[in-house]
Parts: sequence; structure tokens; C-alpha cells
Amino acid sequence: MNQTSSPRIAFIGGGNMASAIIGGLIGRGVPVDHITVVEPFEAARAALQTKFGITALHTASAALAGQDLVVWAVKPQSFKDAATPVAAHTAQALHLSVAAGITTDSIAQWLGTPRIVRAMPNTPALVGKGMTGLFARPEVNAQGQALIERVIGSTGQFLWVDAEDKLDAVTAMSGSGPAYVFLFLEAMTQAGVDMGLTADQSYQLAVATFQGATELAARSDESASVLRERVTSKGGTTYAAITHMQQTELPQHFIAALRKAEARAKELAAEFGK
Ligand SMILES: NC(=O)C1=CN([C@@H]2O[C@H](COP(=O)(O)OP(=O)(O)OC[C@H]3O[C@@H](n4cnc5c(N)ncnc54)[C@H](OP(=O)(O)O)[C@@H]3O)[C@@H](O)[C@H]2O)C=CC1
Ligand SMILES: O=C(O)[C@@H]1CCC=N1
Repeated sequence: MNQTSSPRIAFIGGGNMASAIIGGLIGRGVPVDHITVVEPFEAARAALQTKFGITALHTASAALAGQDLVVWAVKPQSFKDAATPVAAHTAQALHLSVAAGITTDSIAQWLGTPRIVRAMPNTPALVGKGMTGLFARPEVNAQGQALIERVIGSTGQFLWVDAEDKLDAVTAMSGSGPAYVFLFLEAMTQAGVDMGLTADQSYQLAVATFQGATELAARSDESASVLRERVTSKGGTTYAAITHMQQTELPQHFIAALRKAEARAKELAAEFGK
């Protein structure tokens, strides 16, 4: 495995999450001919060709031999079936799974190797603003971890967790999190339209507000609650909105929703693991 030139990376599954990571890698200069994708779904193969100029394989083949890294980006329910034809060619590779819930014990059993890192990325990886939680099994050495950091680092930020089950919390937070933000954007846009703005104006205001507020939080030493209070003039407009949100227990509902996502990650492990 060469740490100085671009690694050879195979993706098993070429859907939404694989495309987001591939977009990040290509954006950071990884040559397209170092990326191999196995993807049975014709429309997904066509999308990879159009977006990245990648001709994906229909099924696993000897072309998978000699890869530095195999990235598992299939749905949790497809993982076990997908593993068998790939395992025959990739015993020497390091493996990186992004599948929600599926444990490295299950994956090690299916692939016949314990050299596995589990990751929970998110779709902003596509624009280099991803956030990925990582967990390495003890069998993955420092060189393997450095390769993962290089690959995932090309898609944005990452953090390592010291226990595998913490990835279920990461899944509920940053893995699923972009969908929560998009839901808020949809609701804010609808509110703007209801108040007489055009849909385009409302969407621009909503997106810019998230961008500005999160950038302010990222750069500030102050907590989110202090930043919130600074917007909330006593008896003013924000106060009216925040009071309604608190009285209707929006924060509690939001927290409960994230716990549902965490619980679902654990269910996926039980349903589709070994
Ligand atoms: N989307 C996201 O934001 C995130 C997703 N993840 C994880 O990433 C994984 C993929 O999710 P996502 O990209 O959204 O799903 P997608 O359905 O978009 O992509 C998965 C792709 O894998 C293909 N596939 C199915 N079976 C095989 C096989 N045997 N060999 C190769 N490819 C196969 C599917 O084809 P077909 O449709 O024909 O089955 C599909 O195109 C999941 O495990 C998910 O938990 C993690 C973090 C964030
Ligand atoms: O919804 C899911 O199950 C996947 C995992 C995190 C984001 N998407």
C-alpha cells in the first residue's frame, strides 16, 4: 500500500453515499482510474458515468484484486449478500463500511478479515463539508488508520470514537442530521411563502440563515444558548417564536426523534447482522 501516491479504492454500492464520497475524492485530485465501483443498478451506473466519468462494474470480479481500500456503501439489508462475491478478491485490502448499524463483528465474519474500519459519513461530503465518525478495530494498524484519514479527510471533517456502539449516536446526529436541516429549510421556506415572499426568496433566506448561524457558532467561543439569547430581544419577535417552540416542546420532540434514529441503527444491526 502506497501512502504517497493516490490509493486504489473500490466502492461496493454506487448510490447516494458512495457518490458523495467519490465526489469528495475526485475534488481532492484522486484520479478517476484509481476508483472502481461495483453497482448492479443500471440507473446508478449511468449516474456515476455522467457525474464522474466512472464506468462501474455490474458485479464483483477479479478487477477488485489489488485494491488498497474497499468501501462498503450498500444498504444494511444488502450487505451480507454483497459480501460473498467480493470477499474472494479482497482478503488483503483494508475495508471501510459506511452501512448504518452493521457491526464490524458481522462484517469480519462475512469477509474473513478483521481489518475493518466502520464509518458514519454524511452527504455534505459531496461539497467537502462532510462530517464522519470513525471506529477502527484493533487489527487496523496506524498505517491503515492514516489511509482512512486521508480518504475521509478529503470529504471534510472526521472524529474517531473509542467504542463501536457510539457510532449509533453519530448516525443519529451527523449521519441522518442533514435530513433534519433540510426539513427545517422546507418548513422555513413554507413559512416565508405563507407570509407573502416568493419560494425562491424564502429558500435563499432560509439557506443563508443556516449557513450564517452555523458559521457563527463554529467560529465563536460562546455556547449556542448564549448566541441564541443575543438574537432574542426581550418582548421582541424572536422571543415570540422561541416561546412558542418551547411551549410546544419542540426541543424535546427533536431530542426524542434523534433517539428514534439511534434505536433504528441498533435494530438494523439485529435485523441484518450475522
Ligand atoms: N445516504 C446517506 O446520507 C448515508 C448513508 N449511509 C449508509 O450508506 C449506505 C448506502 O446508503 P445510500 O447510498 O443512501 O443507498 P443507495 O440505495 O443510494 O445506494 C446503495 C447502492 O448499492 C447497490 N447495491 C445493492 N446490492 C449490491 C451489491 N450486491 N453489490 C453492489 N452494490 C449493490 C444498490 O443497488 P439497488 O438499488 O439495485 O439495490 C444501490 O444503488 C447504507 O448502508 C447507509 O446506511 C451512511 C451515512 C449517510
Ligand atoms: O437513513 C439512513 O439509514 C442512512 C444512515 C444515515 C443517513 N442515512
